[in-house]
Amino acid sequence: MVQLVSGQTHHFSNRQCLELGFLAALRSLKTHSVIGLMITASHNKASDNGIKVADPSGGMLTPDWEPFADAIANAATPQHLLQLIDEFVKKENIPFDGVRSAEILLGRDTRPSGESLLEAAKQGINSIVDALAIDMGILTTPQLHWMVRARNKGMKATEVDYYEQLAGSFRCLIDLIPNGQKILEIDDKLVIDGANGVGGEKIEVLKKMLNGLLIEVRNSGKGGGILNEGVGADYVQKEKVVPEGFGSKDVGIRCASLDGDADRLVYFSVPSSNSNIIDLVDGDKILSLFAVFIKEQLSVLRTEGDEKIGDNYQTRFGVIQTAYANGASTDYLKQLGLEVVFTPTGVKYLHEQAARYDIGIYFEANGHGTILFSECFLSWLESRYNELSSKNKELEQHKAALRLLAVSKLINQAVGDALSGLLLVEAILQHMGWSIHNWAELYQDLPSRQLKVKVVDRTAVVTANAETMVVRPPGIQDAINAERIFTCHTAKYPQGRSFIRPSGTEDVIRVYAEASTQEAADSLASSVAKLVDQFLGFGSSR
Ligand SMILES: CC(=O)N[C@H]1[C@@H](OP(=O)(O)O)O[C@H](CO)[C@@H](O)[C@@H]1O
Ligand SMILES: [Mg+2]
Repeated sequence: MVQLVSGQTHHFSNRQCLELGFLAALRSLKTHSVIGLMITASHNKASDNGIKVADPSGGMLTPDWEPFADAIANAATPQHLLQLIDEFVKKENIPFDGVRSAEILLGRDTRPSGESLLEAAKQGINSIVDALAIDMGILTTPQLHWMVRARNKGMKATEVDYYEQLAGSFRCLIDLIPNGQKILEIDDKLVIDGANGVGGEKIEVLKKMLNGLLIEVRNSGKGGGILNEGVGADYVQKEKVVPEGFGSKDVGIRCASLDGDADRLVYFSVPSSNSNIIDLVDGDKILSLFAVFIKEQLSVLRTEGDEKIGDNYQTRFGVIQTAYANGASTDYLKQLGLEVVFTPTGVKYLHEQAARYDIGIYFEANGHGTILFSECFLSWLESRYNELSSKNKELEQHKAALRLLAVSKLINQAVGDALSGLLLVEAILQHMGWSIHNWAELYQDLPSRQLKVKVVDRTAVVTANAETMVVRPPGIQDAINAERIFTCHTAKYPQGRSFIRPSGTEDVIRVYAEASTQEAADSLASSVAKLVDQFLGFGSSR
């Protein structure tokens, strides 16, 4: 099956790209908007490839069109393909009136296969209607999504516009720092692992437009390193060890890793020169940092200054996580008084949920996430800001409103974006006067372990409650509970939590466990993995 939306297909053919070119052109005609096609396989091997479709909002392709995408990408013959397209055009009432033409922005990451796949997609676009395929060249995935959104909003939408918006709003946040607070570390340098992908070279461009940030990029892809091999956000988050190019020289320094198409971001520090183990600052902690900062600005905005200004807007503020979020992060966010909602794994679910709030922050533990602001809240904020500007620009409320407006421009409103996320992290650390260690100490992660189990048929596992429990096959959830909770009436794994789910991107069942010690988390994970094997493995009889 082809999974377009999450871009996880690992071996995409030119023919499939051509077909997705058709799809993008049809989607553009149907929505009367610009659509994006991004050739990338994200954090996967350099030899893999895939394609992501950006809808008019800059978000991912609407789920309604996924079955059509799957069907055409798997069409057996050209006749079958034409028949599928013909039926779909009729069903969706797609206009071929000659009045409007389709417009598709194309981008690709640095993979060797990207150029020919992009050409194939172009052919697909050009052959279906009088359509315009615009090749934007090598981009990060979030840059392409940002451009699609900006184009459809009638805003400036070139790559330079993207950098200018990020650099401008970053500068605004830095200029608003109270009493010029600075990070308390001896060395202010940030070292970035570019995963030997597109992110490194783009950061080099962005870096030139920034003041007050000392950045060194490693694994930029120029030094002959292989994309995502022993480097990048996925490797660092899963293995919790230093990536290639990092080591004892970096002890105590603030480091960050991007993934191969720069839509994931994690931070880390190297605690000791004697070991390659890192202190990981993952997506949950990025979410927590953003939440603390935004909560602070919202509460300043609500306090009354000398003068009572503006109406009282009830801001709906929520944070969205998945079952993979560390339990300690969820406890911390709840203690802050925030509304925490869980969705199944996959950013499309998190994004959809976050869009229900005035300010919705979502992050997967792996570092993919962003902050969404509702149009309604932003227009209230603009008018509040204008009102405060006309009274007294020195009021703290005025600054808080300006900070929130700057965040909404800095952070990518289309999809998770490592570059914009990184600038927001840096601005907030400077605002707080925090080092990476202060940030890491917001809460202590519970030790965790992830395992994969090969089974006969992973679709046999059906989950509920945002994947926290298994409803099929019968009996397995009871077995997991029995393992997790009690042995002879004593808690076997203090703070133990474990769940299983079928991966959407690999042919495995994933097992997650956390507990108060690493030994307990490891032991719980391996016991649950054994249960998975008993119930669903190749020797299973159930
Ligand atoms: C445990 C984990 O990291 N799962 C990842 C992975 O999905 P799986 O369905 O678990 O294979 O890839 C997805 C797409 O990148 C990402 O959204 C998700 O968080
Ligand atoms: Mg990615």
